[in-house]
Parts: sequence; structure tokens; C-alpha cells
Amino acid sequence: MIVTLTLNPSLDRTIEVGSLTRGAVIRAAAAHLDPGGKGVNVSRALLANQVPSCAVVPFGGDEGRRLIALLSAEGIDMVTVPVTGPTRSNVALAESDGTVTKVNEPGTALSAAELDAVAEAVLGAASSADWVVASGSLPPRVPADLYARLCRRFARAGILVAVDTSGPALTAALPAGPALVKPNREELAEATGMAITTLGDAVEAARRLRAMGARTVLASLGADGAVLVQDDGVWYGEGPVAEPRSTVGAGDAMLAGFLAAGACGQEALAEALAWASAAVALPGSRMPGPADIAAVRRDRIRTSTADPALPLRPGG
Ligand SMILES: Nc1ncnc2c1ncn2[C@@H]1O[C@H](COP(=O)(O)OP(=O)(O)OP(=O)(O)O)[C@@H](O)[C@H]1O
Ligand SMILES: O=P(O)(O)OC[C@@]1(O)O[C@H](CO)[C@@H](O)[C@@H]1O
Repeated sequence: MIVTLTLNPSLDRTIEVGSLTRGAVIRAAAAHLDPGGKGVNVSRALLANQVPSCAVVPFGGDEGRRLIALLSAEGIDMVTVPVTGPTRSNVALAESDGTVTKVNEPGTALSAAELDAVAEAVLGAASSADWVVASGSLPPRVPADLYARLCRRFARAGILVAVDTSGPALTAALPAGPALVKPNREELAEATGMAITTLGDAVEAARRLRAMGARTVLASLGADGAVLVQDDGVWYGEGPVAEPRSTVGAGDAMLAGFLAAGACGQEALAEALAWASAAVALPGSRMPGPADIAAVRRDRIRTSTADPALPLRPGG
């Protein structure tokens, strides 16, 4: 059982446009509304592939009620925690060449009592968990070491914790020894202060995150694929997507696939890439099911030992 915690969930609106021009009126080709937030997406991807998962989700206001209604309609197993502030709405503009521009609201602050209620909900849900996935940004004024405290608490209970976050929350979590972190390229650069321009840079940055305390680093590199660094090896893989539709939530699908496949070695990396590629080919943040993933797995995923000289796409 995989429990996910999304402290800052969202209603995600993805708007498909030909291309973006600042200051212009742009007529959208299509729009999608999805339940969002990184942990929520991990649970949605797991559910779509019949892997047991429970999502812990604080929610507030009309947006929060809409979020919970959308998750219920998908059949997500969840523990909901009512809070006073409204759940945020995030917007993604997906251009026809696959470029996605995201505007994420900060979310609303949780009171100390609300934070305690969420922590209690996670501890309760995790009593039968193998993994707890702590994913996404922290709402305003939530202490940056919250994920670190969860890592320590669950380590004592023998439960593995995966952390997918950015900024101070990621830096604070590392010394608490998370079993897994899933930074993207920007987060790798931010956490290490390194410029990531080659695969070798990404591997070196992932090694530094391990030196700071993370046991396994699964670093996603956008269209360049992903690199996995753990005790028994370093692997690289990619899964080109012929017609990228929306990359929103691709990293979450990747994390879900990696955990579903056992979170270890080249095979799990290949599965993670198949889930991510399948997600990129779908609109909005729709999570791929077995048929979407099987189509990708058959012919497109390539994994290998990591060639440090491989250049990454500029600015990716
Ligand atoms: N344009 C693309 N073409 C092919 N694959 C892609 C593309 N963008 C992303 N992917 C796949 O999705 C994975 C995750 O993407 P990315 O590194 O952007 O994660 P992320 O920033 O965590 O995403 P999100 O926060 O939206 O979930 C990549 O490792 C790659 O396998
Ligand atoms: O603002 P955060 O918490 O960093 O990211 C939130 C978010 O961008 O992540 C998901 C995609 O990974 C979306 O569903 C959601 O809008």
C-alpha cells in the first residue's frame, strides 16, 4: 500500500493553445479540468494501474469541494481533512509544440490545528503502508522541515518515505534520510548550486543529494529522460514521445511507475519512463492506464549505463 500526502493540492486547469503571445487574446483549442497536486497525481496513476494507494488531502472552499468530487468520481481511496482556507487553482498553458507554461498559486496557510489534523490523518493511513509519498510544495507558513519530520517519524516505524518537492522543503528533508527523492532538473540545480548541462552533471548532482542524505535519487530530466542513482548502480533512460500533449503530472506518473515496479534498478527505471512517456502523450494531467503504458513499453523505452558526456537540451 502506498500512501500519498498532498499538503497543497489544486484544481488544475490545462488550456491547449497553438502558441503563446504575451499581451494577445488567445483562443484556446481545448481546456481540461483535473484534480491536482503531486501526491494526488501519484495516487491517481497508481489507481489507474490497480496498485493500492490512499491519498491524504486537505481541502477547503468551493474549489476544495470540487477537487474532492473529481477525486471521488475517479474512485480514489482518500482521507480528506477539511480546512478553512480555499484549495488553490493552478493553470497550465500547453502549446502545440509540447511546451507547457504553468502558473501555480501559493495555496492558503494551514493553522497549527489543521496541520496537526493532517499529520494525524497521515499517521493513521500509513499504519499499513510500505511507502509514504510526501509530494509537492508546502502551503505558506508551513515549516520547511515538515517533510523532514515525517521522514524521521516513519523511519522509526520502518516505513519508506519518498519526497518530491523543491526549495527549502527539499533541502531540509535530505538530512532526514528519505528512501527516495525525485527532483527534476531545476530542483537538482537548486539543491546543489550546480549548472546541469550534461548527463554527467545530473549524475554528479544526484550523487551530492545522496551525500546529503537521500538513499535513492530518481532525477527526471524532462524531454531528456531520467537518471537513477542508488547503492547498486547508476542508470540513464529515455522514452521519446512522438506527439507530446501535456507534460503536467509526467513526473508524478514517473514516481508512481517507479514505486509500482519495486523502486530498484534498471527495470524499475524503465517502467517509470514508460509511465511518464504515456502521461506526456495524454491531455491535461490525465494519468495513464495499463493500455497507454503497454503501448509505450513495447517499443520506445531505452535504458543504459549513464554516459557522462551526453549533452542535455539547453535550458530544459
Ligand atoms: N517533452 C517530453 N518528451 C518526452 N518525455 C518527456 C517530456 N517531458 C517530460 N517527459 C518525461 O516525463 C518525465 C518527468 O518530466 P519532468 O522532468 O518535466 O518532471 P516534473 O518537472 O517533475 O513534472 P511535473 O511536476 O509536471 O510532474 C521525464 O523524466 C520524461 O521521462
Ligand atoms: O506547486 P507544486 O505543489 O510544486 O506543484 C503543483 C502541481 O504543479 O504539480 C502537479 C504536477 O506535477 C500539478 O497537478 C499541480 O498543479
